[in-house]
Amino acid sequence: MIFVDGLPFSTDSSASPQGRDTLVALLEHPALVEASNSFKAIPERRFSVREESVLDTSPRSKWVYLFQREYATVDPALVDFVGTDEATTCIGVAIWNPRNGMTSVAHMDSPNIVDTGLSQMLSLLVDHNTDMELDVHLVGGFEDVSTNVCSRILYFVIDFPEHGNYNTGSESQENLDGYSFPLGAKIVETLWKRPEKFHIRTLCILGHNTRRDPEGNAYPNFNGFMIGTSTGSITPAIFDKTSRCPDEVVRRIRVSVSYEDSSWKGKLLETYDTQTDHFKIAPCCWTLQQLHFALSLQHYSDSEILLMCSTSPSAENPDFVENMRRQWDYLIKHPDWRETFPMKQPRIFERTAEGGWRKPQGADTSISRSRIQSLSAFSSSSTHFRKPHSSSSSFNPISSLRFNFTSSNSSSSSSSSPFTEKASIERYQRDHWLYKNQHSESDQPVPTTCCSLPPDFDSLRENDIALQLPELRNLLQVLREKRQTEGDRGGCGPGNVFLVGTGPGDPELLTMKAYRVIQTADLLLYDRLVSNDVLDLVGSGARLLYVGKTAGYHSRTQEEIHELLLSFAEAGANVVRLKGGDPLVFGRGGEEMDFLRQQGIEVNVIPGITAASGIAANLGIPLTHRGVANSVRFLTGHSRKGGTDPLFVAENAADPDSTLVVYMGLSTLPSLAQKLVHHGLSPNTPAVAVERGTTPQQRMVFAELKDVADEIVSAELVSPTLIIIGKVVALSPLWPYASKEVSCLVEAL
Ligand SMILES: O=C(O)CCc1c2[nH]c(c1CC(=O)O)Cc1[nH]c(c(CC(=O)O)c1CCC(=O)O)Cc1[nH]c(c(CC(=O)O)c1CCC(=O)O)Cc1[nH]c(c(CCC(=O)O)c1CC(=O)O)C2
Ligand SMILES: C[S@@+](CC[C@H](N)C(=O)[O-])C[C@H]1O[C@@H](n2cnc3c(N)ncnc32)[C@H](O)[C@@H]1O
Repeated sequence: MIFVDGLPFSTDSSASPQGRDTLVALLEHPALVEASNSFKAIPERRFSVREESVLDTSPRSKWVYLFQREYATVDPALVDFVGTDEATTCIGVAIWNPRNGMTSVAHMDSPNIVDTGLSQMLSLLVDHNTDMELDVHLVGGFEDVSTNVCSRILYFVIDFPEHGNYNTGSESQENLDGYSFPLGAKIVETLWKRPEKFHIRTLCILGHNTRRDPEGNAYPNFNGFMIGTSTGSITPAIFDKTSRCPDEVVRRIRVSVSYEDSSWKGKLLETYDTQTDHFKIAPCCWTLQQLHFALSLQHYSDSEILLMCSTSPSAENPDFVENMRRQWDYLIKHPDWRETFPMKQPRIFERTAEGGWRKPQGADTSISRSRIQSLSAFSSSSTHFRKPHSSSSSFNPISSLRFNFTSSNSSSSSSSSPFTEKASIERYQRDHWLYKNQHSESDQPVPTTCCSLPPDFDSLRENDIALQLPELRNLLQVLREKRQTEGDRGGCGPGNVFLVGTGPGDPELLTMKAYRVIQTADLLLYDRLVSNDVLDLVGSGARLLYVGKTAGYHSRTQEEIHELLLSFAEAGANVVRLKGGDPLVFGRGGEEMDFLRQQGIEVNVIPGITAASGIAANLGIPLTHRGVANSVRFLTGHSRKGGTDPLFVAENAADPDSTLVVYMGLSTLPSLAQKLVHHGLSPNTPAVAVERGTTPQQRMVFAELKDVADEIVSAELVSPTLIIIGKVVALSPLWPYASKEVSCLVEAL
């Protein structure tokens, strides 16, 4: 329900008017015209933490600043005012509860987020009392129709050839209206339909917030405001870098990437915790596509960036381009979002007495120095061992000990990965051929931020594939044409496929055969667990295509990998399929071999050192040892969908004279360990979990079987991790405690 000037508002058009009619009528309402004029007469306040500290002798005010798409509901006991700016085509919405001063502000940038966004704002404001009267202010969203040239760029929709043509979509109704009008209409329509009583106090949008130069170009009068929580009054405002509350660059990036993250669909971004007055920036993920944009857009001039990335280039703040560049720099330096949001946790900041923000004490999730031992003297590819100093020579129940081969004491999830992870700078640079022609049809990159409405991809996987498809088609075409010409001259058969194991990471563990094939290939399809160091050996003319998998995210399905291998082999290419470890150990190598042979393609398999062998050698663990372990068993922690539960094998595997090596076992280890103990394996059986084995980033945790799952969690080991369970583990010179039982066995031999 909408109220203006103390009275319920209605339009003449119908009992239930459309948002557009309501908005037009509201804009003409004399009380709101007057309110807009009064708002415009207030001098704009510039916010800066520096200014505050120098000029203000009164107690320091506390505020919350919001970026595009963010919202916050604040308690007047904790916060004096809330504000936003940079709302050119966006609209800043403030709702104030006069009974208790609770205030919510959002920076809305699309009609799609209005419905849920208003519910988010009201959830902490109205206390289930829908009869409540609330003050509403809308500021921003100038008459932007004159910016249609830029709108055309923004509405550029990538439609890959199989779905139709590249389409600029510029003639849509939204474009004719600009951005602000449909957004404003949606906001008033939603307010109208909701049961609460909304008193519109300020409506400084569209014509009321627009001035024109003699040529008729439109500019906003204001793009920011702040609302005081004690009075509910608003003031035009502009905020500088020092005053935008914590984590500016990450929050700006989050806005851009949220468009492609389905978890944010229809919602405002969670930013602030009302109860604790902490900034609590909910996590987001960025993809190779964002990195790609950053790397390509950074080379454009400032004026090109302004044109391409803004919906209203003539209306932006002077630091618009600088802000874009700061985001791109950050993405290029931190291509993996997990460094910014370890364990996908929010970033939390608390206020300091000086008006700044800091991470709460004790919030650092990295492991404390005392609990991780750094063994920098120990080279990852070496087989030279040093016995760690033992605190006691007598037999002790084993607790646990972790080793970190890197010099840093932080968890490896925040250090760069040695593998070809889904979105790494190494991967991007390597696969650049795939992405460089992405915009060849228009030569215009897709803008990603600031009031923009970028293309809406259904999932990261589709996103990745969409980026790859055009170039893959081109390459296939080139190969086919080449083959046709050669065929005309006497003909040649299909190409070969080499199924190559690259070992667990250390490039020195490659076989000579693998090394030779890698250096001479035309096209290489590589998995995630192929290390960057191995890929550095690939010949400069070769094309690389990532087809990796991680738990829950398969960049290509197995069937797609089969089809790719087949298509390129049929086109005459020598295709190399690179896999981590050995291709025939939990590598689906057998399936790929089978499929290709059935299609008449020859497959050469080049074995690799499997993770168990590479890692055991590195740690000095004999996988079998006379009198200690007379067999070794490789287990998977996961079975394929619909397969038998791998943990059923625990009954047979609980053999004290056998060594168990668990692949893909991180998430299911707690259950496996319990089952092994249940079936008779001693809870004190030595075990080790090794993350990123044989690479410079290797870390490991030694513990007894009963403790190893907990130790893995507190060390924050990430995939890939290999787990070795069995008495042989205690034979490692790195085993932290002398175990009499094992020593006796070895001596007796
Ligand atoms: O059917 C499925 O793939 C889903 C079940 C599933 C598996 N692992 C999983 C999951 C959960 C998930 O991916 O979300 C879970 C999974 N998939 C993967 C890993 C490895 C990791 O992230 O460290 C993990 C384990 C994560 C953890 O340690 O908890 C990735 C994976 N699975 C697999 C491969 C090898 C490949 O596909 O070429 C690869 C690596 C590919 C690469 O380097 O990019 C294959 C795989 N997935 C699986 C198995 C066991 C099959 C069996 O014996 O029944 C096997 C081995 C095989 O088929 O020969 C099953
Ligand atoms: C799908 S399997 C692939 C195994 C591979 N074909 C081999 O022979 O080593 C993936 C699992 O291998 C193990 N793994 C592979 N490389 C590893 C490494 N460098 N460090 C630790 N574990 C590794 C992990 O258990 C990971 O979850």
